[in-house]
Amino acid sequence: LSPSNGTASTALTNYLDTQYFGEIIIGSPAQMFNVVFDTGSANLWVPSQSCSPLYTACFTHNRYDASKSLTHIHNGTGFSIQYASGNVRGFLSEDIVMVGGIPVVQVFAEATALPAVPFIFAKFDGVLGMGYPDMAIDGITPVFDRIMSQDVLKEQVFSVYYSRDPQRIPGGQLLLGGTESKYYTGTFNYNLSKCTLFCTEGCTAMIDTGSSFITGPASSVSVLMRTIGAVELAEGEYTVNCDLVMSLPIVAFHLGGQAYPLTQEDYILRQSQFGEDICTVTFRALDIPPPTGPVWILGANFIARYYTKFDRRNNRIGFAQAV
Ligand SMILES: CCN(C(=O)c1cnc(C)nc1NCc1ccco1)[C@H]1CCCNC1
Repeated sequence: LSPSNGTASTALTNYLDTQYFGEIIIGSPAQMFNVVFDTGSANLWVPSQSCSPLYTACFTHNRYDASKSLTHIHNGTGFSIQYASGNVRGFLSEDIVMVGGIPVVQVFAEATALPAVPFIFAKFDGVLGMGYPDMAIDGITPVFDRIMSQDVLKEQVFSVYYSRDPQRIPGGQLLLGGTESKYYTGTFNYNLSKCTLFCTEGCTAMIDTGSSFITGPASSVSVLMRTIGAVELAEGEYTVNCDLVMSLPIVAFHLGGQAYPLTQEDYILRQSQFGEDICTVTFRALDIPPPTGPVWILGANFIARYYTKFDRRNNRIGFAQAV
C-alpha cells in the first residue's frame, strides 16, 4: 500500500494472453498464492493442504496449510462454486489475506476437490472474486468489500490493465483505489448499460476479468463467425486461416451508447502448435440461461484493449484506450 496516495498495486503475470494472475499472501508466516482477480465471481478460494493428491490439479499448485498459520481461524462450513468451466468444492477457513500489501481478515474456501479440467491448465493456484457481494457463495463478504470498509483507499474503485504482449513486464496490473495513468490514454467512457449488439430486446454484457475470451449467445456468435468466415473447430470454438487474418473486419461492441471496436489483432489469438500457426478467434459461443442470460461476457482480450475501471462508489464501469 503506497501510503502517499491511498492506492495498492499488484503486478500481474500474462500467460499467453489467456491467463492473467497476481500474488496474494495468506496466513502467518506468509503462504504465497497466484490468483486470478475475477470480476465474474465474488469468493476467494485456493487449493487446500487437505486436498487429496489424487486431484492432480491440487498436486501441481500451491496449497494452503492451516496447521502452519498462527492466525488461522477454523470455520469448516461446506463450500461449492460452479463455473461453466468446472466446479470447485471444499470448506471455509479464516485467516489474514494480503492484497497489494493491504491486510484483511478474510473468510475464504480451501478447495479439496479441484476438477482436472480446467484447473490442470491453470498457471494460477486459485481465484480471488472481485465481483459484487450478491454474487458471493455462503454470503461471505468479498475481499474488496472488506478493504473498502477499512477506509484506506483514496477512491472506492479498482482498475485492471492486461498487457497484450506476453513478453511485456509486468503482464498487467490490478490497482486498488484508483487508476494508473501510464496504462491508458484519453478519458473514461462510463456506464455499461444494455448493449445493443445482436440483441433486439437489449441484453446485458458482463465484464469478466477472469475469463480469457469473449462469449456470447450461440445464435449471435454463429452469425458473427459466418460473417468473418471462421470455422467451428471444437464445440463453440472457432478458427480462421491465418493468411486471411489481415482481411478480417473490425467487430464493435456498443455499450452505453459508445462503440468499442476490436481489430483482428484484438480478437485473433495466434498460437503455433506443432510448428504451424493456428489462428483462434477469441469469441466463444456460450448460452447462459435466463435470468442471467442472454449475456455477452467480455473477457481478457476486451480488457487488454480497453483499460477498465470498476467504480464501486458510483456503481459503474469505465473504459479507456489501453496503452
Ligand atoms: C477462473 C475461472 N474462469 C475461467 O474462465 C478460467 C477457467 N480455467 C482456466 C484455466 N482459466 C480461466 N481463466 C483464465 C483467466 C485469467 C484471467 C483471464 O482469464 C472464469 C469462470 C467464470 C467466472 N470468471 C472466471
